[in-house]
Amino acid sequence: MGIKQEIQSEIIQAVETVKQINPMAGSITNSVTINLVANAQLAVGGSAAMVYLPDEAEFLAKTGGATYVNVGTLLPIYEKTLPHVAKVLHEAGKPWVLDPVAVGIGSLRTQLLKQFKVFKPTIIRGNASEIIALAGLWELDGGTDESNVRGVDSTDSVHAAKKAAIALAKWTGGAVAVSGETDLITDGSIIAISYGGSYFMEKITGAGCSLGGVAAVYAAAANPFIAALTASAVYNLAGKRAELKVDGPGSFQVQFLDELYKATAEEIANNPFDLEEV
Ligand SMILES: Nc1ncnc2c1ncn2[C@@H]1O[C@H](COP(=O)(O)OP(=O)(O)OP(=O)(O)O)[C@@H](O)[C@H]1O
Ligand SMILES: Cc1ncsc1CCO
Ligand SMILES: [Mg+2]
Repeated sequence: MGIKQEIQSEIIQAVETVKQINPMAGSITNSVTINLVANAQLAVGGSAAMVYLPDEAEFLAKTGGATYVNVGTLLPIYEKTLPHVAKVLHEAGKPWVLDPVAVGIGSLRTQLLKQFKVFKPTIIRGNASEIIALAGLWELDGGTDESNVRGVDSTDSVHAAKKAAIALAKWTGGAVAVSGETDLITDGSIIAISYGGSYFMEKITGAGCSLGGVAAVYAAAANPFIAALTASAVYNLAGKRAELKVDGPGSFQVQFLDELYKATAEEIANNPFDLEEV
């Protein structure tokens, strides 16, 4: 079997395992997109639970299959919850996904994202500007201090974040997923470029956040690279299919959840992707 076929069979296994075991992937996430994150996790076969408090996050981290951490809308309690849960996850060897939303804005966000470096998130998922800025904050290759982050949306191309993504993956020993018109997923030694999706994904909020939540669901059942690639593949497939059936962002979000739910393991594995050695 070639490397591509091997990866496709691991994607099939990840999708089927999730549907069988219904893994809990708890989230500490932002208040804008929290509902879409939970619904997307359920649509692919996972379980969702959203919490804010340190002891509740610790409980989910220890008992769940994986955890999703998103710094989108910080509140004072996150100063306690987030470093605590990251440490618990790291020490327990449990998979977790970090979404460094709007890295560079505000002192608490910067301080928290700096602290995560030593806790090595299993998957880092962000848009290109966020991945470049996080590599900068962690003083890794491909990062920059003069970040182009202006808010939650990307101003950089996915290709421009390649070096930063590789450096972050090498540092964590996990995977990094950069989202955009095409998605780049790497474990630091191999790169996958996943195709599909829809321009409507930029017209709803939370396509990226929910992609991170779904990556956490798959991380409960597969290695970080396969989990991140499977999540991108199902998003690209469902986005492409939903776009054909709708005429605006509101109906797109609804149809997108239906397509996430309907996609089969084989269809997800067959969604187009290319591979490159680093
Ligand atoms: N122009 C596009 N064409 C096709 N797919 C897209 C496009 N833009 C984004 N996507 C897809 O949308 C999903 C989310 O990526 P995006 O880069 O928009 O995340 P994000 O900026 O972090 O989103 P958010 O912060 O709103 O959650 C990914 O699956 C990505 O492939
Ligand atoms: C719009 C927005 N603002 C803070 S978090 C968030 C969701 C997309 O990242
Ligand atoms: Mg985002």
